[in-house]
Amino acid sequence: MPDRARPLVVVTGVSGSGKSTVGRALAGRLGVPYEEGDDLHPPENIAKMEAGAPLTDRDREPWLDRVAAWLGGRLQDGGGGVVACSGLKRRYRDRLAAVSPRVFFVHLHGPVELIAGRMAARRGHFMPPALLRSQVAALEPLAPDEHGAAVSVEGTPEETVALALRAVRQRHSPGAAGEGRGPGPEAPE
Ligand SMILES: Nc1ncnc2c1ncn2[C@@H]1O[C@H](COP(=O)(O)OP(=O)(O)OP(=O)(O)O)[C@@H](O)[C@H]1O
Ligand SMILES: O=C(O)[C@H](O)[C@@H](O)[C@H](O)[C@H](O)CO
Repeated sequence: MPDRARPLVVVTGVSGSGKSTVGRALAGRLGVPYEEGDDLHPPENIAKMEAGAPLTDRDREPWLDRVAAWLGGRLQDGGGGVVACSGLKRRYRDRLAAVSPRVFFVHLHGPVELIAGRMAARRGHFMPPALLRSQVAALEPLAPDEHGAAVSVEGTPEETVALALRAVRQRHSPGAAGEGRGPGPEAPE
C-alpha cells in the first residue's frame, strides 16, 4: 500500500468492549503503529476512574486533544496508525474527525452483559466494572454520516479483528472514496 493510503483508524467503544485487544491486533495486521488511548489520559483522569467516578466532558478535553495530536502526527509522517479511544460522544469523534477526512472509526459494540462479564474477568486494569453503566449511558452510537463502521465483539477476538480489518480495507481504500460513510453491514470473514 502506498503511504498515502495507509489507514488512520480510531477504535471506539465503551470500556471493556475490546478496543485495546482489537486495536493492537488490527495495527499489526495493517502494519501501522498502535497507540493506547488510555496512556494519553492525564494522571488525574486515571485516578478519578480508578476511584469509581466517571469522567466529565471537561475531564476528557485534554485527553481528546492528545489523541487528536497523535493522529495529526501520524498524518504528518505520511503513515497510518491505529489508536484506541472510547470516543463515546459524537462531539468527541467530530473533534478527532476534524484532524483529517482519512480518520476512520471502528466502533466496537456488543450486549452490555457480555462486556460486563469480560470486564469482570479482566485482571490488572484500572477501570472498575461498575463504571460500565456510565459509559453506556454516555455512548452516542456511530451515526450514518460518520466515516466509520460498527463491528460486533460477540465472536472471538480473532473474528472481531477480521471484521474490523475487512471494514477498514473495504471502506478506507482510495477507490472507495465517498463509500466510506456510515456504520455499514458486517459479517465474519
Ligand atoms: N471479541 C473480542 N474482542 C475484543 N476483546 C475480547 C473479545 N472477546 C473477549 N475479549 C476480552 O475482553 C476484554 C476487554 O478487552 P479490552 O481490555 O481490549 O477492552 P477495552 O475496550 O480496551 O477496555 P478499556 O477501555 O477499559 O481499556 C479483554 O480481556 C479481551 O481479551
Ligand atoms: O471516556 C472515558 O470515559 C474514558 O476514556 C474511558 O472510556 C477509558 O479511557 C477507558 O475506556 C477505560 O479503560
